[in-house]
Amino acid sequence: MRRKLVVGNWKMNGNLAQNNRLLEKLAHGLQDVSQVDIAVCVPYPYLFQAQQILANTNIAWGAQNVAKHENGAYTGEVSAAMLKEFGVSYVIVGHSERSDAYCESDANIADKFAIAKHHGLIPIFCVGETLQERESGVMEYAIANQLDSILSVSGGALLDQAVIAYEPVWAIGTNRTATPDQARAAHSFIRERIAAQHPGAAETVRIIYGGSVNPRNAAQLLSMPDIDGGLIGRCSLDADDFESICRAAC
Ligand SMILES: O=C(CO)COP(=O)(O)O
Repeated sequence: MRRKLVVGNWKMNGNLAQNNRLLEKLAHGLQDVSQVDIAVCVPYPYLFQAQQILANTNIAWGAQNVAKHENGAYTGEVSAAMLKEFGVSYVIVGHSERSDAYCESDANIADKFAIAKHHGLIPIFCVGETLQERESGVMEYAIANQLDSILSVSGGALLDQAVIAYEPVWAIGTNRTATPDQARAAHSFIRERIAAQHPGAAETVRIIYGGSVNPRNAAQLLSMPDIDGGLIGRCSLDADDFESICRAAC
C-alpha cells in the first residue's frame, strides 16, 4: 500500500518573515495528520529556516533543484551533499519551469535524479505534456520519452522510494486543472510504462499530480486510483489552503 504524499513547491516565493509565519502555522496545524507524508520544497536560502522550524515535526523539507555534479567549478550550483547538510529529504528534478527556461535536457535531468538517489535524497521527477502535445494526440509519446530517459539511465532499482509527479504543463499556474479522469489516465499510463520494464518498482513508486490543485478540487483528484498525492504550487503558500489539501489526501 503506497502512502499518500503532498508536497508544496514554493517556487521563487517567500521571505524570512512570511516563511516564519507559514511554517509555524503548518507545523502546528498539521501536527495531527499522520496518514499522509507531507513536505515543502523551499528556495535554497530558506532551507536552514525550514530545518530550524520543521525539525521534529511531521513535515519534511526539500529543494527545487540539485546539481548533476558532486562538486567543483560550477558557479551557482548546489550539490546533493550540501542539501543533505540541511536535512533535506526531497528534491524536485525536471520541473517544466526549469526545463523550459534553462533548456534542461532529459539527460541532465536523469543525471540529477541519479545523483539525488545516490545521496539518499528522494527525487520528485516531473513529467507532463504541453497543451499542443495533448491536442495533437502525442501526449503519451511525450510522457514516455521523458520517463524513458530516467528508466534507461537509472533503472528500476533507483525508482525504489522515488516519486514521479505528473504535471501537465497546461495545468501549471493556469487554474485549468486536469479532470480526475484525465489525471488518472495519465497516472495509469505512467505506471504501466514503468511496469513493462520494472514490475516491482511500478507497484511502489508514488505518482503524484500537480497543476492547479486547490482545496476545492483536491479531494476528488487525490482519491483517484493511481494518484498517490499532489505537488502543489500556489496553494502551498497559504497555510489554510495547504492544510486543507493535506487533509483531503487522508
Ligand atoms: O507547478 C506546480 C507544482 O510544481 C503547480 O503549480 P500550481 O499549483 O500553482 O498550478
